Amino acid sequence: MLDMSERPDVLRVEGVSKSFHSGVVALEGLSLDVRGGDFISLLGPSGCGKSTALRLIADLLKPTRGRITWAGKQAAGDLGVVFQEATLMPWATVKHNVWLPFRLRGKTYEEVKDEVLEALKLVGLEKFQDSYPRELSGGMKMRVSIARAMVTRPRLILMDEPFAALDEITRFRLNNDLLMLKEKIGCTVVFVTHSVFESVFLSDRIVVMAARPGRIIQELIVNAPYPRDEAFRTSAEYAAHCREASDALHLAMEEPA
Ligand SMILES: Nc1ncnc2c1ncn2[C@@H]1O[C@H](COP(=O)(O)OP(=O)(O)OP(=O)(O)O)[C@@H](O)[C@H]1O
Repeated sequence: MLDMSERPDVLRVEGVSKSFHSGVVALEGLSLDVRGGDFISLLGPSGCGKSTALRLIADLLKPTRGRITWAGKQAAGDLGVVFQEATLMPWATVKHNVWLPFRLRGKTYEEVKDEVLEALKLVGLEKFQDSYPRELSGGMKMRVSIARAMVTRPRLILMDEPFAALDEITRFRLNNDLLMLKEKIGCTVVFVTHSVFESVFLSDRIVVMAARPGRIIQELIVNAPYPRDEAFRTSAEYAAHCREASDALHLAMEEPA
């Protein structure tokens, strides 16, 4: 595995705090370097500011203090976002949903058809390109949402508990497929989850957060090589990392308010 210090920076979060008008301090002093090829999970109890951190990185919120800087010049399409809900347009076909990020940049469907179909192929849905979201299962809708987030080949993909609403088997399958996709397109991911198991399976870095105020309390490295598969999921190494992450999460939940 590549030494993390050798990977190029994608984004730097420096001393970021976020308070809301309600007086809630959602995040305090968050610092994080995201490097090319990272799969980082933000793991923590409810209310520790995981979603707020993603929304700040996505520039949907402004920090109260601190700053977030992209390495190099940021271009349209550098960022892809996947939310817990697939948030598809119900009136549009699968392929037209995936076209959306290009459409917002003024590209016609014909201009980017190849990229759209390639993205659908990567998530295994090329046969459903003319279907409507209502015709798809929850897992398939999430695949469309992932295809839409990666169709522009962004430098960074943010995922906010994308599989939390899915049944366990579908979730495992999508975890496997997400790692396969990452290997194929070499993307960088920041992923929010409550699940120790999911964070260990997917990530090479797990950032454990505590609440009130939201902050990082520990960073764990999962140095198992990719690709990871069912053999990894049942290995002693996986179990040991899960124990370590679970201990860190318990500590996060015991931190005094
Ligand atoms: N727009 C807002 N206005 C006021 N308070 C907010 C807002 N958004 C989030 N908060 C508060 O900030 C804190 C962090 O919320 P956030 O949603 O980031 O946590 P989280 O770790 O993602 O939680 P969960 O795992 O439950 O989704 C919470 O106390 C929440 O109530």
